[in-house]
Amino acid sequence: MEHAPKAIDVTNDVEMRTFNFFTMGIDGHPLGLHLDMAIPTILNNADEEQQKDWLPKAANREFIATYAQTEMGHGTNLKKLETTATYDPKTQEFVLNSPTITSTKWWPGNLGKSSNYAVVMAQLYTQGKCHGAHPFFVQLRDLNTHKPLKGITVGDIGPKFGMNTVDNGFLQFDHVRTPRRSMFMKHAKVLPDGRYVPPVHDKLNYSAMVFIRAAIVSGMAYHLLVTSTIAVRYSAIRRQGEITPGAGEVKVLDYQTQQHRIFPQLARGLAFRLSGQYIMKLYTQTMDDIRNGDISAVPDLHALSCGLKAVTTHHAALGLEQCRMACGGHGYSQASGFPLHYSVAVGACTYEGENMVMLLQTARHLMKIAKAIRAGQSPKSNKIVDYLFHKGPPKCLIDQAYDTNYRNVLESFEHLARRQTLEVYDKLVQLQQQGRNYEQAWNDCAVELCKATRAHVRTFLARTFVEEIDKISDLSIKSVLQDLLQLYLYYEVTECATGLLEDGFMTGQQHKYAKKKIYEALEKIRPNAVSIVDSFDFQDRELHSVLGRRDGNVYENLLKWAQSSPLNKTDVLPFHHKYLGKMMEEARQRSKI
Ligand SMILES: CCCCCCCCCCCCCCCCCCCCCCCC(=O)SCCNC(=O)CCNC(=O)[C@H](O)C(C)(C)COP(=O)(O)OP(=O)(O)OC[C@H]1O[C@@H](n2cnc3c(N)ncnc32)[C@H](O)[C@@H]1OP(=O)(O)O
Ligand SMILES: Cc1cc2nc3c(=O)[nH]c(=O)nc-3n(C[C@H](O)[C@H](O)[C@H](O)COP(=O)(O)OP(=O)(O)OC[C@H]3O[C@@H](n4cnc5c(N)ncnc54)[C@H](O)[C@@H]3O)c2cc1C
Repeated sequence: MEHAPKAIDVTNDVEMRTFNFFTMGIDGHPLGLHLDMAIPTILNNADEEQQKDWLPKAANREFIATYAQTEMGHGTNLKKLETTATYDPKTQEFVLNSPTITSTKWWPGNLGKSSNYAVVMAQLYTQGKCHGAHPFFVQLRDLNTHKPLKGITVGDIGPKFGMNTVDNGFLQFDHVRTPRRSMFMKHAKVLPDGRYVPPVHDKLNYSAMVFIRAAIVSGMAYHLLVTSTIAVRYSAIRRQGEITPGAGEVKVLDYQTQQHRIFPQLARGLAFRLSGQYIMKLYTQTMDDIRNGDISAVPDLHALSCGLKAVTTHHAALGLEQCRMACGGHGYSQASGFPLHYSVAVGACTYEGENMVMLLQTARHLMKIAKAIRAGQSPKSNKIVDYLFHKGPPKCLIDQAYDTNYRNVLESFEHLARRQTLEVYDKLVQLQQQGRNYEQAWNDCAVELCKATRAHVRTFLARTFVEEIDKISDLSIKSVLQDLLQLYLYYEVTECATGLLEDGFMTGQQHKYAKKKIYEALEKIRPNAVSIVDSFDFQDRELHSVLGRRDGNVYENLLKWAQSSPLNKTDVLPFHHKYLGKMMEEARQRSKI
């Protein structure tokens, strides 16, 4: 195939623009989905002619588009989306329709009031046959009046757990006609006479989701590093209690429990950023390969992006909560910034593929590998999964005198992932031999399948962290980052200790050794903690936090922040005399009787 024109390389640009998504308007802005999903969809699913027409206008913001896939009744199971796009060869148009209440598009960001276009995922019907969900580029509102077009009902879905500056919306189509060429035609096509031309891979239309899943990994790094910055800075000024009686109150950051709560989030933030860069490169490379007709990396990209998305969002949600709790009462104030950061970050556990479903997608990939291993096949030189084919050491070696580049720790993670993967595969086979069908057996193994994915993703995150730190040449930076790497690795050992101890691979003594290495790392990180978070150079405006101010003037600014509350505009609020004052007066009168 002739070398396809290289699309505008917007990945870095888009990654940084999505970064702005987090920094400019932390809980989102009207162009969020336009930048993060509509443009990637045009880039990867529009044919050349469509790109020539849509991409410059999209990049120039001549319209705002969202990505309208999820419906009130279905978000995960795309096969059951109900919105239909039925081809009419007489007029060479598709007729978009929302046949049921549950087919109402529901959740798309910026759909409610901002967008005037949408990428709409609909079940494609032509010549009486359904060909599954396909993307269509549909105008929703008049470009001048911004009023919904004929047959379109659209609005905001109302207040949410967070991200309330994003107008997530609902959308219904009442037999809305759209030109044939509004169907994205890079992969699948419908010819003027209605004939359907299938894509080379039936999931290429899902590439925008893959992009966001890949981007979310760095997004979670961002959230963890932001909230660790707030927690470290506040803990470095907050004095509470004494360690040595009479020696004066200490900075709470000097408590080992405080370090054990915050520093692992810092370490995970770095680990996620490094893997986030890896997966984004893999995404970009895979999209380029697809443009050149090579779809071989699509399954690997899907499996890794699903697993990383599920694991990093879950750990980020837990980590942000740890940072909040580490800041006591002021951590519970909106002034801390934690409610805002947390409510935005945890949405990612759900959107772009609910985490359980994503873990199971990666598990599908792992089961294929397990089958190949059990069939005696050799690895296919794929660095992400080859370790599963290898036989590692029979026993854990993490407490050996020298562990060059943490090889022994990595082999422990590999051992657990290998054992978990093969054991659940064997159980799947056994259940089917006992008469269960594949789907039932799969469901009966689902929890263990998710554990296999988590163990596999942990191995990937750890190996990437080790490899990237090893590349650093500046020894002063390297030594600080190695302290965080040490903390990360041994913290992860303790996090998966059950699995390592379960088969006797690791001993209780080695578990104690891992804990010792954690406490050692905490001590080494403590003196550099503030400099580490300062080095991220987050602006106060993006931290949205009085506690995390770079100047450390928390208390004065906390009072100023409180005094600026509308409630404090007057000393006595109208409601007092109307309700409380009246109530107390009446009570006093009654007590005189
Ligand atoms: C120092 C300081 C630095 C700080 C860091 C700096 C950071 C800088 C960058 C920051 C960037 C941050 C940006 C973050 C982004 C934020 C944007 C947020 C905006 C909100 C967006 C939310 C939008 C949405 O939610 S869109 C809707 C999302 N919906 C979903 O995800 C639906 C989930 N369901 C599915 O995907 C499918 O239904 C699935 C996969 C569950 C099942 O697929 P299917 O229905 O086809 O059935 P199966 O039979 O299971 O699959 C068949 C087969 O296909 C394979 N497959 C499935 N999907 C894919 C795919 N996408 N690609 C490839 N292959 C796929 C699957 O593996 C099966 O294959 P088998 O071989 O049969 O196993
Ligand atoms: C903040 C936010 C922004 C969003 N933005 C967009 C957007 O811009 N565009 C868009 O199209 N959508 C968007 N969504 C929708 C989002 O993609 C869906 O909510 C998500 O895909 C989950 O689908 P669902 O809500 O229907 O949950 P369901 O799929 O109904 O899942 C509900 C529960 O059932 C479990 N479950 C479902 N299926 C399985 C299974 N096969 N195996 C095991 N467990 C299962 C899930 O794990 C989950 O716990 C957004 C959602 C949020 C929260």
